[in-house]
Amino acid sequence: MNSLTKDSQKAAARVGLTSDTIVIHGGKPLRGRIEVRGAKNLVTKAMVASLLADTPSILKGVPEISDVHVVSGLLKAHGVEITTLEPGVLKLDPSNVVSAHFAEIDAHAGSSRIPILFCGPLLHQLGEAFIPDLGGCRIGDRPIDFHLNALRAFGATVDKKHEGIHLTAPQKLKGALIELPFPSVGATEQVLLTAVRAEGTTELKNAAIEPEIMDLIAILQKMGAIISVEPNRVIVIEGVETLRGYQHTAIFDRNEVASWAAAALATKGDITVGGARQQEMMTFLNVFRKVGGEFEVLEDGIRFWHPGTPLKPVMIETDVHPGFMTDWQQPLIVALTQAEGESVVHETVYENRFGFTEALNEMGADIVVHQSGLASITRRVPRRPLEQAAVIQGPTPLTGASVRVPDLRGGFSHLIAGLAATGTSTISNVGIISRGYELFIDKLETLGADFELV
Ligand SMILES: CC(=O)N[C@H]1[C@@H](OP(=O)(O)OP(=O)(O)OC[C@H]2O[C@@H](n3ccc(=O)[nH]c3=O)[C@H](O)[C@@H]2O)O[C@H](CO)[C@@H](O)[C@@H]1O
Ligand SMILES: C=C(OP(=O)(O)O)C(=O)O
Repeated sequence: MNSLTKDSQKAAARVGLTSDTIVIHGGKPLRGRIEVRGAKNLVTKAMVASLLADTPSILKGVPEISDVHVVSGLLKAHGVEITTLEPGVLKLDPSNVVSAHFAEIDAHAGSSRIPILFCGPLLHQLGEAFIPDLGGCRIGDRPIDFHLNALRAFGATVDKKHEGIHLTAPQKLKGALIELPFPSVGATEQVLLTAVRAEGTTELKNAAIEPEIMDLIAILQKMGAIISVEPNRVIVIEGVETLRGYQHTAIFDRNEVASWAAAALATKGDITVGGARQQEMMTFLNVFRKVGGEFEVLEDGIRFWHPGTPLKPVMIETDVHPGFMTDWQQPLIVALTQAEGESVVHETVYENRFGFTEALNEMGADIVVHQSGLASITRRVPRRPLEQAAVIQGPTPLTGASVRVPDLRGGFSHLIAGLAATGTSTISNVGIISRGYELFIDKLETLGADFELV
């Protein structure tokens, strides 16, 4: 709990958020237009990719979020020179990459999971890497066995120490045949960032194919890598000796778009999200429509609104892409508390991702979490041993309460619940939300929310 508070405060400070508690006077629809920029789940990895090159990279669309500050700190600790050319445009120069002191790496690692992705690039550049304890949202065990097994397959030695993990590559890393037990996003990125400069060919089976991964592959190709994405989750990478810097505009943040869309629905509002694109949001848009939300795809964004007619219950199964993303269920569940009937959300990616629903129940929701999942005859995603299910009965009026943000997406759902509820809500630990939502306080203001920071 304490470490979350510390992380939250650090995260808030990194993006200039001066308060860790927000008081919301709810019951007012959110209306207006906001913009999203590059995805947290791509930008941070693109920054790490710059380490693989021998010339500078230029990354555009970089959002003001604390995870970007964490990765900047880590890159700088390794000698990468980072310059902000204009707001949202970073130049990353890896000409003088050095080993960093473990204490310095540990101090920078903060609440992000990205340090693990430094392994491949550092092994190529320096022959060794230190990885501190990983942060990220506490939504289950979040092991790193797939990452370490993949690195071993490339020929790295992995030495687990009390303070973290020490990796070395006594010989040049070699291409490998790797099959992931689950299409993990992070482990797929680990393999990509390592294989591109390994000697020979790597074949990765059961790879994740999220749009952010495709964007990372596009960046690596710009750098000189040879990567083919084949059918059935197979990715083949032919290693090359050297890579050069890239120029790239990051893919938009799908998770942020889905969150504001859910906010429009839950508050009976009307929000246009500039920068959102249809192609990468199709699965979400289908569910949004089934719940009864309206949307219109514009030239430069997507408009989401509540049409004024009752919302409908749905069954959702979270899944890897192209399924319904696990990071989308939390904000949408707030809207489902207002649907007429019983909704079921099966969480199949992480084993502990419904903790945030306790606060919603305190606000008047009727959500029952089944920790071992629920049988259903209409399932599409094969049942996983770690899954849980949430059953949401609606509609239930929400009333203001004092709640504490547990994690990034759960935190955003608390904000939305406070905005949809009648009365006043006090939401603490909001700094953690700045890990993934750029300028969310300013955006709430733009959308006409009634709140103050304490
Ligand atoms: C920074 C970032 O991009 N975070 C995203 C990334 O997280 P992240 O990359 O951490 O998520 P993964 O796809 O790796 O995790 C999926 C599942 O695989 C398991 N697993 C993963 C690695 C491993 O070594 N061993 C193992 O068992 C995890 O515990 C989890 O149950 O993808 C998730 C799934 O889309 C998203 O929710 C996160 O927002
Ligand atoms: C789980 C998430 O992120 P991370 O992997 O950075 O903790 C998320 O973005 O919801």
